Amino acid sequence: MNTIPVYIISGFLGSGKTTVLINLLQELKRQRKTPGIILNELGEKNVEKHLFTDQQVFELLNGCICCTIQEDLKLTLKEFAKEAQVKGADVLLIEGTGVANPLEITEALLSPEFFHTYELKSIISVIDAANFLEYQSIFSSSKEIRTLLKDQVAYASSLIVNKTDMADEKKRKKIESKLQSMLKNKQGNLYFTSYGDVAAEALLNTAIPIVTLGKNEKSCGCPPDCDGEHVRKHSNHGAFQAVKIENVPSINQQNFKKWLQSLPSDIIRGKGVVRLAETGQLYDFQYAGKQLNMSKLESNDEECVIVLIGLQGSTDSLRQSFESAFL
Ligand SMILES: Nc1nc2c(ncn2[C@@H]2O[C@H](COP(=O)(O)OP(=O)(O)OP(=O)(O)O)[C@@H](O)[C@H]2O)c(=O)[nH]1
Repeated sequence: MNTIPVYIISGFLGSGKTTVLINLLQELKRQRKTPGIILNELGEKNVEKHLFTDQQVFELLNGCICCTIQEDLKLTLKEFAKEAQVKGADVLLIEGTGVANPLEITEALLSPEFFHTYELKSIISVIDAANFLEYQSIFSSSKEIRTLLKDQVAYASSLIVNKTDMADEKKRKKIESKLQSMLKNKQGNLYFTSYGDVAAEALLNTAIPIVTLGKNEKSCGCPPDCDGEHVRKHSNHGAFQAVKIENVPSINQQNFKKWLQSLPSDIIRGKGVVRLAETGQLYDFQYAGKQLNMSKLESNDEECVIVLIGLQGSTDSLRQSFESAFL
């Protein structure tokens, strides 16, 4: 059996990973490929399923690939390999949560049991140009999050600096020099984009070697006998939490926007499905970098649900705040 090429799409919360993923899918379809996707969400429900209607989607919910559900990722990879034989899927895209460390996804893929099944082609990391520098200072006191932000850049084979429509020339230059100093793979490509509009063909075809580790090293840089526990303990995001609000009543768009923008600044991301009181219709909403985007859904029978992602602790009062604003 031929190995299945795998692309990992990494990047912080709301940077544009799904947007890039959708562009890649279009290109793969144009190339008459049959892609499969593994989507990982922090919450217990994937509120973006409607974005992928005709793909084989495997979901990993309620945790981040790189720690709590690493074993589940391995099971999913096995399942995907079986399905791929039946349905002919010939490429796999893995989108981690915004707080996933790409190194640890890589580690699962490179484990001996998958050596003959998968071929890791590339780690594509997406950077949010509008907020990247701000996140460095918002999270400057958290070593875990600084490490996460650094690793998402450092191990990329392609780096997409997205949301350039929201960053002026001066900011872009600043980001570029910061990124150059962080990149371990100096041959990696750097793209500046808006809405992930990068030449997907180049992204898929450019055979950039991913940063390879020494033969006797684990991805954490330790000798082979390391069990990686210290990475799981401190490399990421115990600090992040997803809060789900269910049974959301019909909502007025302006009030909803005001409420989202009034939330503490460490609530980095919101997404879900709401019904607007103005039209009675269902909308997908995406809240990232203090911006709210809504798009009408075809279907009219999705469950209305809001998922908010932010630092632990700051999320405790969210339901209460929601209730006093809308119930
Ligand atoms: N202004 C602007 N908005 C963008 C751009 N790219 C994506 N967005 C919007 O930003 C929001 C988040 O984009 P996603 O692609 O869902 O981001 P993500 O990285 O998958 O987010 P997570 O689910 O948190 O991991 C959506 O509303 C997008 O439409 C861009 O280049 N410019």
